[in-house]
Amino acid sequence: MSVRIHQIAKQIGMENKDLLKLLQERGFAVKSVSSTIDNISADSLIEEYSKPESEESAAEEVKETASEEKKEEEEKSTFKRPTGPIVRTAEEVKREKEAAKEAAKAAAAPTPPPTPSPAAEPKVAPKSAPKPPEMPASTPKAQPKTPRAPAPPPPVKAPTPPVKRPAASSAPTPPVSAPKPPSAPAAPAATASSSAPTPPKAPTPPPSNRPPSAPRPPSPPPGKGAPRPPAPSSGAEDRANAAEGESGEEAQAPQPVERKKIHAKPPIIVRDFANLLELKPFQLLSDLMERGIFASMNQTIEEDIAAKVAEAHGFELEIRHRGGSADSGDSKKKKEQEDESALLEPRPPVVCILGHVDHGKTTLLDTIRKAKVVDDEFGGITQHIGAYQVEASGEPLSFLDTPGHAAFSRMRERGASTTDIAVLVVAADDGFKPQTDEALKFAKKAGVSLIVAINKIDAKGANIDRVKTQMQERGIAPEDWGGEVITVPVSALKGEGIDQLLEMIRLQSEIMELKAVPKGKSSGVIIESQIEQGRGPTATILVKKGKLKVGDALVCGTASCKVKAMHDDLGKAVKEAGPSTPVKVIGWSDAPESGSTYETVKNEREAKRVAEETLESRKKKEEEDRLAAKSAGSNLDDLFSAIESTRKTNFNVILKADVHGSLEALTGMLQELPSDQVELKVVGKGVGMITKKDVELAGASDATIVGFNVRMENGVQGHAKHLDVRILQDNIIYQLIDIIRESMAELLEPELREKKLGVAEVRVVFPLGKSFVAGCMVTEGKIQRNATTRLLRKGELVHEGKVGTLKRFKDDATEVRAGFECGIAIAGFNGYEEGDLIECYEVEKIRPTL
Ligand SMILES: Nc1nc2c(ncn2[C@@H]2O[C@H](COP(=O)(O)OP(=O)(O)OP(=O)(O)O)[C@@H](O)[C@H]2O)c(=O)[nH]1
Repeated sequence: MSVRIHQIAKQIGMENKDLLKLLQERGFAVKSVSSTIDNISADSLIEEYSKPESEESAAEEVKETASEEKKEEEEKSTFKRPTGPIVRTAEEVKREKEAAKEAAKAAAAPTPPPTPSPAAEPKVAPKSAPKPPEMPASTPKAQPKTPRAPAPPPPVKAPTPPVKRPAASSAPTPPVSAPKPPSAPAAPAATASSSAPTPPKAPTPPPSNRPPSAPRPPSPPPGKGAPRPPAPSSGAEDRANAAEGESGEEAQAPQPVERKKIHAKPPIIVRDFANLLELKPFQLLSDLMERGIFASMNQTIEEDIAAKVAEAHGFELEIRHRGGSADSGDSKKKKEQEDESALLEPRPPVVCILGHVDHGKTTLLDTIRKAKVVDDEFGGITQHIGAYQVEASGEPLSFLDTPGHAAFSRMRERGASTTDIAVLVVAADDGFKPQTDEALKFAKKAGVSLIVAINKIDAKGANIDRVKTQMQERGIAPEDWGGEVITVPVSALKGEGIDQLLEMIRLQSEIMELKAVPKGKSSGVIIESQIEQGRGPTATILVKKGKLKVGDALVCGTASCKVKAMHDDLGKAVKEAGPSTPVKVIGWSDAPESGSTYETVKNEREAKRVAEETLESRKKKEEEDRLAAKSAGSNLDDLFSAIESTRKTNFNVILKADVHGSLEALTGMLQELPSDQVELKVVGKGVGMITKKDVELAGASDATIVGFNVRMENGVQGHAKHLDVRILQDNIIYQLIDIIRESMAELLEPELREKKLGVAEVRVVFPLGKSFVAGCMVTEGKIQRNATTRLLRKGELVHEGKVGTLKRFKDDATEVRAGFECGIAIAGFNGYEEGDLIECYEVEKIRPTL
C-alpha cells in the first residue's frame, strides 16, 4: 500500500511542493505531488508533523515569512519577556560571535566531534528525545530561546528548513536590513539539507557579501520535471547583470560583444523584423518556433522576445516608442521586469485539452463545466468560444478546447503554446492515434506540463494498460509505472475520475507557481476571432497580464479595438478580466489574427493610429516583396520556376470562413493540395459571410469563392450568376477540400487512354467492287464497326484507320466476337495480305485527378 504525497500534505497541513521537496531531500524517489510513498514512511511522516505545534514551531512559521532581522524581533515578542533588555546586548552578540568562531574552528578540525548530525535526527532520533544542546548554539536566531527551559523537541524543527524553500516567493523581496554576518547560519543550512540518505550538495555559503539590492533569481521550484514557467529574467539579462559587475564577479564576466544597433518601433511585425535582422522571414519563423513562439509573417512579436532574437543574431535592438526616445531594449526590458516582478501575483493555470478526433475532448470539457459551473443557466447556448473557466477546490482553472481533426493542427499548436498545462486525452478503447502524437509533439515543443487523461474507461474494449504501454513507448511513462507523467483514467461520459483529474491539474499548477501582474495595462493572446451578425468583429482573448477593462483601447496587428463589451464563457457580461481569463471582446475594427498578441494603448485614437501604421508598413513590405520577386530573374532557379508556373493552369480562389482559426486551417489544407499541374492562388480571404463585394472581387480576378461554414449575404447568388462567379461551399472541411480538388481537376486536359477491343487475323483477301476486303477470323475480344484499328504485318505497323465496313457473310454487322469469321475493310486501305493482324481499339478520355 502506498499514499500520495498531496494526501499526506493535506493531512499534515503542509504545502504540497514543500513536502515534495522535503521527501526528495530525504532521498525518496518522488517526482511530483501525485507520487506515492510507502505506508510506513507516510505514517511516520504524519506522526512527525501532526504533533501539536509548539510555540517554537509557530515562531518558526513567522521566521519563514519575515526577513532575518524581523524574525528575531517577532520571535522575541512571542517569548516571556526577560527582566533585562529585550534586544540582544553587546555581550550576547559577542557570545554569539565566539560561539560562531568555535563552530567554525570545530568545522575546520580534521575529525568533527562525533555528535549526531542534527540533520539525521528526524530519521533516527525518537521524537521525545531531549533537544540537542548544539541547536541553539549554532544558530543566532535560536539564541533568544535559550532562556526557555522546556525547549520544544527538535525533530519538528529540524526538517522545517526545506519548508522554507519556496525561494521563488522569498526571492523577489530583497532583504530589508543589512546583510547578516556569515557566522552560524551555515550550520542550519547543513542541518536542513543533510537528512536525505544520499549526501546532498554541499550547502552554498550564505550570500553575505551580496548587496541587498541583488537578490538571487528564484531557484527552480521542485516538481516532476514539469517545465517551469518562463523565469522573469532571461539568460541574456543575467549575463547583463554579470557584466554590470555585481558582487565582484567582473573577473568572470564575458567579454562584451560588439553588436550592430538596429532600431524598431512597436508593434514589431515578423516580416519587417526579419528584414531588419537581414534574415529570410522563414528563418526568423523557425527561430521563433524554437523559442516556442508560433507566429505568422504578419503577426507581431513582443519587444522582449524581439530583443532576445536580435541579440542571438548579433544585433542590439533599440525600441523606439512613438513619441519617446530610443531606449536600449535590454535596459528597458530589465527595468520593466524589475517593476513587474514586484507586482507579480498568483494566477490561474491555463489548461489546453488536446487529443485525437473523437477521443472525448469536448465531452470531457462539457462534463467538467456541468459539474463545476454552479449557475448553469446559459449552459444550453452554444458559445463557440473554445475557452472556459471552471472552479476546482474553489480555485479557477482556465481551459482551452481544441479540435481533433488533422486540418486544425495550427489551432492545436497554438492551444498548446498558449497554455501552462496540456491535458492529452487518449481514448482507452483506441489508444494513441496520429493526432494524439501530433498533440504530444506540440505539447513537448511548447514545453508545457503534461497530464494524460485516459478517457472512455467505461467503453467496451477499454484497455488502460495498453495506453500506458504506448505512453512508455513514447517516453512519457505514467507515474505509477515509474515515469513522470500524471495519468488519470476517466470516463467523460459517466463523470468518473473528473474530480481527480481537476485535483491533479490544480496540484500541478500549484507546483508551477504561476504568476502574473494582475493590474495595469493588459496584454494577451487572441484565441479566436470572427465576425458576428449584430456584433461585428469579435475576438476571444486570453488575458496574459494586467487587467482588461471595458473602455480599454487595444491594438492587435492591423486591428484596433475600443472594448465595447466583454462576455465570459457563459455569455455573461463582465466589466473586467484579469490574467488567465478568457473573454470575448466586442468592439474590434476587424477580426484580429488568432494566435497574435494584443496590447493596450493609451486611447482609441492611438490604437487606430498604430493599427494603420502596421497596415501601411505591411502593405509596403508586401509591395517590396512583390518587386523583389519580380526582379529575381537573376536567380536561375527562380527563372525556371517562373517558366514552370506559366505552364500551369491557375485556379484563383477567395476564401471565406466562419472564424479566423478555420480560415487558417482551410488555407493550410489548400496549400497541401498538389500543385504541379494547377496552381491554386488565394487572391483574397476573410472571416464572415460571403458578400457582394467578394463576388465583385472574384469577378475581377477570375476567382472562385470558397466558403467554409459561412452563409451568403442577400442577393449574392444572383450577383454571382450575373458575373459568372462560381461559389463552392460546405460545412465540413474535408468535403470542401474534395470539392475544390475536383474543380481544380476540371481545369486539366483529359488523359487519353487506349483500350484494346480485339484482334482479327487476315485469312483471305478478296475484291469488293473497286477495293479489297480482308476475310478474317476474330481471334481475341471483338471487332467493332467505326472503331480504330491498326494493321500489323510481322509485328510492324502498316496502317492505322477506322473500320469502314464490317460484314458477317453478306450482312453488315456492328461487332463480331472472337471465334467468328468476318469481312473487314479499313477506310482508305487496300493492301491486305494473308497473316496480317488487325488490332481493334478505342480511345478513352480519363478524367484527370490532381
Ligand atoms: N463510452 C464513452 N464514450 C465517450 C466518452 N467520452 C466521449 N465519448 C463519446 O465519444 C464521441 C466523441 O466525443 P467528443 O467529445 O465529441 O470527441 P472530441 O475529441 O471532442 O472530438 P473532436 O472535437 O471532433 O476532436 C461521442 O460520441 C461521445 O459521446 C466516455 O468517457 N465514454
